[in-house]
Amino acid sequence: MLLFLVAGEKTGIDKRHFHLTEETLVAHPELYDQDAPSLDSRLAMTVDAVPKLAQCAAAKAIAEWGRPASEITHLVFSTYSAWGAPSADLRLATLLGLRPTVNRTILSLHGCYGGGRALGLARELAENNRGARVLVACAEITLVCFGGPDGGNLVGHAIFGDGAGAVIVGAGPFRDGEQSPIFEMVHATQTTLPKTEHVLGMQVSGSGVDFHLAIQVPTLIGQNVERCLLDAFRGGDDEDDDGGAHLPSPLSGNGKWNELFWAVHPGGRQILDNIDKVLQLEPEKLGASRHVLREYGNMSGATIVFVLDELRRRRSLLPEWGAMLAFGPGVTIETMVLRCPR
Ligand SMILES: CC(C)(COP(=O)(O)OP(=O)(O)OC[C@H]1O[C@@H](n2cnc3c(N)ncnc32)[C@H](O)[C@@H]1OP(=O)(O)O)[C@@H](O)C(=O)NCCC(=O)NCCSC(=O)CC(=O)O
Repeated sequence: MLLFLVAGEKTGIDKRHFHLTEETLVAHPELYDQDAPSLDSRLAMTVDAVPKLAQCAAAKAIAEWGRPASEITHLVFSTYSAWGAPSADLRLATLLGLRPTVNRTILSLHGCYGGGRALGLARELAENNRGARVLVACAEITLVCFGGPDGGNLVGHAIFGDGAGAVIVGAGPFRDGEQSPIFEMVHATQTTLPKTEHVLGMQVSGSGVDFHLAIQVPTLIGQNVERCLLDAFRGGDDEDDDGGAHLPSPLSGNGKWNELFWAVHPGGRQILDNIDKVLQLEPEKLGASRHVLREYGNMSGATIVFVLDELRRRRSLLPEWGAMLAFGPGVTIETMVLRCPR
């Protein structure tokens, strides 16, 4: 791994990690020549590297969970960086020694909301399959979209980084040796903002994946986030699927969102600033998101797992209830009501 340092006062990013090395660039000049076909060589590298990166994160999650990998019943793998069939989820299952009957699902090209959707899907699987233990893995390697400075997308190149995160999701009854639950996923919603398909996107071409980030992204997210949160908190209440716990009634205005803890995908510094502003959050409320952005950049779908992990470290300071937000192409907003069990 190459550790790449950038000055980050305005981006809010101090460092990012990349699989791409100087040696790879010397060996593959097509990676920075936008007129040269390069998709084959990009995929030849990521198809191998993405499952291996995910394996590192998943092996760590399984060790902390405390049960053998053979007890994983489902695998949900999210990535935009590796495509082929059989897909990267099979390679990951093989690397981890998961049993041949594990139920695998891959979420491909969901971009930055992939981690949020993978967690939501895992929750649905765990609640509907008694005894299920779902491994969620998210891994991204920007090598598929790397380009030279003449290729445009300078904002994307300034904020994206590589990384992988993994989580084990289950519903009771809990087993001997199993780590006690860290966060409860109480209710989740997915909202697509109408007529915003053009705003965020990834176009696959012979020269790799071209990220398109329109300048309106931070404004659109700021304008819609509170409505998504209100829907998610109301929905959780209506369906009474909170296992007997009572959701706080929908909160809004006058700084009331400060009663929650926050796991927000740090898509960019401006996005966090806009969320802070519209929800009138106290400065430290998005501290975990800003910390992850500073230390790793935007790792697309994997980032939200890092934010949850950072909140886990701050757990003793968290209030009982929280909210998770992730955004991506669509424009899609994943919202989840979280609870930190006492
Ligand atoms: C990149 C930034 C950190 C830069 O912040 P700064 O404070 O330095 O500057 P700024 O916002 O005033 O912008 C500086 C100059 O860049 C221009 N500029 C900003 N964003 C632009 C964009 N997306 N496309 C083209 N130009 C852009 C501005 O107009 C301005 O131009 P001029 O100087 O001419 O006035 C911030 O703009 C930011 O956080 N943007 C959000 C990035 C984003 O879209 N993230 C989502 C990633 S996608 C994701 O997370 C989901 C997914 O991929 O699925």
